Amino acid sequence: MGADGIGPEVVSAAVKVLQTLASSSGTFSLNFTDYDWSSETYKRTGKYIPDGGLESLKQHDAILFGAVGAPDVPDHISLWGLRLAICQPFQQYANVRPTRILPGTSSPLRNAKTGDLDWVIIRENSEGEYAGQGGRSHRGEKWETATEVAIFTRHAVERIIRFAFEIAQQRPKKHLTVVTKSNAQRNGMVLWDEVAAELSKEFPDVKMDKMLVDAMTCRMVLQPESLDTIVATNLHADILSDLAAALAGSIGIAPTSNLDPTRRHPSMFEPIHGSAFDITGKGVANPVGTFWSAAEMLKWLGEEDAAQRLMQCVEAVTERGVRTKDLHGSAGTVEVTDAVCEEIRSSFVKKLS
Ligand SMILES: NC(=O)c1ccc[n+]([C@@H]2O[C@H](COP(=O)([O-])OP(=O)(O)OC[C@H]3O[C@@H](n4cnc5c(N)ncnc54)[C@H](O)[C@@H]3O)[C@@H](O)[C@H]2O)c1
Ligand SMILES: O=C(O)[C@H](O)[C@@H](O)C(=O)O
Ligand SMILES: [K+]
Ligand SMILES: [Mn+2]
Repeated sequence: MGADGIGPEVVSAAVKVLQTLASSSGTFSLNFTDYDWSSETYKRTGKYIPDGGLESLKQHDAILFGAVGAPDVPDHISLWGLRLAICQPFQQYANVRPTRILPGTSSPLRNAKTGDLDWVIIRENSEGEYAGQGGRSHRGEKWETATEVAIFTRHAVERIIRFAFEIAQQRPKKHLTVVTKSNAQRNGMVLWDEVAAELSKEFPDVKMDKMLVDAMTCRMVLQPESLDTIVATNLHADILSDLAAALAGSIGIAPTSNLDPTRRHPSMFEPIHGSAFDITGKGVANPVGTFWSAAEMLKWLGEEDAAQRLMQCVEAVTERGVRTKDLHGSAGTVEVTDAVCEEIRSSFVKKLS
C-alpha cells in the first residue's frame, strides 16, 4: 500500500527489490496484494479504508506501507484515517526505528563516522499523546478550548519498556536509555520512570539510564556513540526518530516497523518519512528507507538470511556512490532501485563461483 505522495514511488521500488530477492534466492516466495487506499480514495468515497477493509488486510502476514498525507486533506484526517486506523486496531504497539550511518554516506555531525551512530529507537505506538482522547468546544469563541490528553496505562507502559529491554538485551552493548519528561509531566512520565526502574531488576545484564527528552536531543548530537537502544513515548519518540534519521544522514534512509509482538495481527513496515509533497513525482525520492523497512519485514517473517542480504546489497550500493540527492548523490529512485536489484542478482552469482 503506497498511499500518498512519494509513498507509491518508494513502495513499488521495494516490491521490485523484494521480487528480485525472492526469485534470485529461490528459497522463499512472496505474494503481494495491492491496496489502493489513499487520500485519493478518501476524496472520492469519503473513506480511507472501505467497509470490511481491515478484515481483508488482516488475512495477510505483513503490510508494506508508504505514507499518508495530501496537501488538500487536513493532516489529522489523513493520519487518523489510514496509518493510525491500522496501527491502533491491529495493536501494533511497538514501533521500532533503527538508525545508523550507511557506508559511503556521511552524518552532518562532523565527528560521527559509520559505526559511531548505531541506535534503535523504540516508540510506544498505542497511547500517550496519540490516544485519541480530547476535544474542542466553543468553536470560534474567544474562550474556545481544546484538549489533547496524553494517556499512560501501566499495561501499555510495561509492555513497551519490557519490549525495549528485550531488544537492548539482544544487542552487543546491552544498553537502554529511557526517555521521559518526568520533571514537567508529573503523572504519566513518573509512571514510566517507576515501571522502568521495576523492570530493570528483571534485566540485570542490561545497563539502563534515563534522560529528559530535551537533554536527550543534546546527547544525540554531542555524544551519539553513548547511545544504543532508546525507549520513549509516542510523541517524544516520533520527534527524536526524525532527528536520529537526519543525524544519520537523511530522513530518506530510516525504516519503521509497527509491530504487534503478540502476532495476533499483521505488523506494518514503512519508511519513517511522510508523503513529501515537495518532491512527489520528480523521481528523486530515496527508496532506501523503504528497502530497509522491507528487510525488517523479512526478518519479522523469519527470512533472516534474505533480510541480511538485502541490507548488504543496499549498503554496497550506497558505498559505491549510487545515492539520491538527499544523500548528496545524483541518482534517481529508479537508478538506486536498479542498482540494488543488480547487486542482489550478482550476490547470488558470486556465491556460486
Ligand atoms: N507515516 C506516515 O504516513 C507519515 C509520516 C510522516 C508524515 N506524514 C505526512 O506526510 C505529509 C508531509 O509531511 P512532512 O513534510 O512533515 O514530512 P515528510 O517526511 O513527508 O518530508 C519532510 C522533508 O523530507 C524530505 N523527504 C522525505 N522523504 C524523503 C525521501 N524518501 N527522499 C528524499 N527526501 C525525503 C521531504 O522532501 C521534505 O523536505 C503530511 O501530510 C504528514 O502528516 C505521514
Ligand atoms: O504517526 C505520526 O506521528 C506521523 O504520521 C509520522 O510522523 C510518523 O512518524 O509515522
Ligand atoms: K511512512
Ligand atoms: Mn514521524
